[in-house]
Amino acid sequence: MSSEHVIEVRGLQKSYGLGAGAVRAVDGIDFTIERGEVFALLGPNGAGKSSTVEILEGYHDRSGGDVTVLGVDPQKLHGRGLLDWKARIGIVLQSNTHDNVLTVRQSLTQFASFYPNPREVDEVIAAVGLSEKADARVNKLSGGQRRRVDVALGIIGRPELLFLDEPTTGFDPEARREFWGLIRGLQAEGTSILLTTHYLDEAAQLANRVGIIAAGRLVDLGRVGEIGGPDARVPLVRWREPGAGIREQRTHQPAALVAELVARLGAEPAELEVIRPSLEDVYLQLIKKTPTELADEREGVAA
Ligand SMILES: Nc1ncnc2c1ncn2[C@@H]1O[C@H](COP(=O)(O)OP(=O)(O)OP(=O)(O)O)[C@@H](O)[C@H]1O
Repeated sequence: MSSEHVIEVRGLQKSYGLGAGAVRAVDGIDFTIERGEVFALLGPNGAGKSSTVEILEGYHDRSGGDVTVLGVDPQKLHGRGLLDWKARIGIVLQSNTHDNVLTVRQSLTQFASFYPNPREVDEVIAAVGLSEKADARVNKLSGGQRRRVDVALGIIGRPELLFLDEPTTGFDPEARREFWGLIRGLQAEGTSILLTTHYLDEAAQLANRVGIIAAGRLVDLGRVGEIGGPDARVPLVRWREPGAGIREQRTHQPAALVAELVARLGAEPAELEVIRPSLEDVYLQLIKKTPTELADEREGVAA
């Protein structure tokens, strides 16, 4: 087992229920996460992301395969060993209930007391952009502000390994960008991060590598710029052809095609675009979904 891997997953399986009605949520997936890496686990609703992550967090037992997290199998931990291991990880769950009557500062101070080497409470409050709300009760905050409290609680213990399950759901665009800055700062300090998100731009911004799962199986795994293989990334040139409407052509040499168009048309091609497929485009090809279906999925998650 390599000490450079904070997470190792081999042949992981998770089924819910028994017999004919059993749901095979995770069906034999393999991946590793290196120390200091941000790894994004992507996939449509019901793909098995949360089931996988919750096994790694020690919340569920698996049905098959091998798992180590910070060098140990979470399923085999108990007592002092379990507490020591938990103190080294930070968790931001998909939905935390916030009938919390404490203030933001009180919640974080209480949480900080559970860890041997916590971060400074006011620094964390500032890092998640809640300084003005530090003395407000958590149950009086907006949805997006409460999500920031979740993130603050996840990082207060100075975790070596941070699990972020759809962390920016409900964030406004500016807050999402601030959050990305926070995550980059944590990575620069050496924190390893497992992120799940339905925002493909977020994964592209933050992750070193991504794993895409669908129906409990790994569809692809690799660096953000390489996922889907070279054929998935062929640029598309689009322009308006006089008398023929919108035309488009995929080519590895977009500059040459544009030069040819300019020469042929004798002018700047109207509405010219050179589009490089984004991680979202590649993801959609891999899991064969339309952008509308993906947008519906995001709304469902945000609801
Ligand atoms: N406690 C449970 N009991 C029965 N089935 C479950 C349970 N939890 C999850 N499942 C099923 O397992 C499959 C995978 O669910 P999971 O929550 O892991 O997906 P996900 O990729 O995290 O989805 P989402 O993007 O919607 O959060 C789904 O078919 C789901 O219905």
